[in-house]
Amino acid sequence: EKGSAPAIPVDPRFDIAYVTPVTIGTPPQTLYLDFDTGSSDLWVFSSHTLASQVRGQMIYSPEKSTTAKLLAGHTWSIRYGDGSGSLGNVYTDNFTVGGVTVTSQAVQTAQQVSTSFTSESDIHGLVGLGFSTLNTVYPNGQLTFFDNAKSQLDSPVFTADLKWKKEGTYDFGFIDETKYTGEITYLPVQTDPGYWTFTSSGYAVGDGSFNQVSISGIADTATSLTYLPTAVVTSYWRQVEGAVNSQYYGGYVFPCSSKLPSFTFGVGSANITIPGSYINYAQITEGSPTCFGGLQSSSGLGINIWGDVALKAAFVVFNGGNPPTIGWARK
Ligand SMILES: O=C([C@@H]1CCCNC1)N1CCCCC1
Repeated sequence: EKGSAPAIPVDPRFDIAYVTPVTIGTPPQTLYLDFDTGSSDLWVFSSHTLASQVRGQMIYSPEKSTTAKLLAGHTWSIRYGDGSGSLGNVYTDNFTVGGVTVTSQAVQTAQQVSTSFTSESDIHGLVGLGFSTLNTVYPNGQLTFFDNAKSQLDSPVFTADLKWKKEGTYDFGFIDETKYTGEITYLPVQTDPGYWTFTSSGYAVGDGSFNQVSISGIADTATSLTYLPTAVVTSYWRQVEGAVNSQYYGGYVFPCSSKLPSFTFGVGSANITIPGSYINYAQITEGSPTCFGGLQSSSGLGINIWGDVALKAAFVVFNGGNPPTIGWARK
């Protein structure tokens, strides 16, 4: 089997996140979910979510699905690195993405969600595509959609072709050669503790020389920006007149009129170039002449994160084979 589904930017002004339509249950209920390679819970807004915490999201109602089964005695609770979170109970039901169906997928129904989820009406939940070891369901951890689907896929892979301010795709079970140029460079993945962790071979700012330095980090499709070591990030923003690291705004801001340099990162002996335009993330407030950078320091996180600002510059293969690897290609 193989499948393909759109990755739709949540906001046409800036790529804060991408959502993908899925159907759950019988008859099928459609929700738009944020596919997240940085976590491993599949959770949805539901008929169980506190009414005060639902604001326009589509919901999954297990009581309206003839194939839904409560996973008795199981609960979940997740806290994301940005402080957001959700919790609830668990059903199994049919779950379909781009024509690939997993029967009896663990669908975690939210009873509570934090304010940042309530305020994002276009995101109806998350589909964790990290390693199942990260799943928070208690007392028995559940498998991700990808882990459940893997055996029925033509090839045990999924790919991300995210785009700048445009609709991209997630493909399951195959590699679409029309989506990239040149070769795919595969790197080893450290699967402990459960992220798609790989090591980049270095970086260059604009047309500058390449700095060979190992940068270990995770590929996270549900993190908007890219967070790298302070030394890397300061060398980038040093090239932008008027850029400052603002305590007030919590990161590098710069004059929106700036022409930003590109940022190139190494993947083995190859490399990926992020156009400067992708690093001009957004105005700090509507109409402001000050913009927020898409490349920020990871020093507060304790981990480097290659988020959407980097991923959308590449075609990325998440290979769930044995051993797992991650593939990068220019496009
Ligand atoms: O919570 C997250 C991210 C948040 C954004 C969505 N993806 C998961 N983690 C990844 C980085 C390390 C800490 C955990």
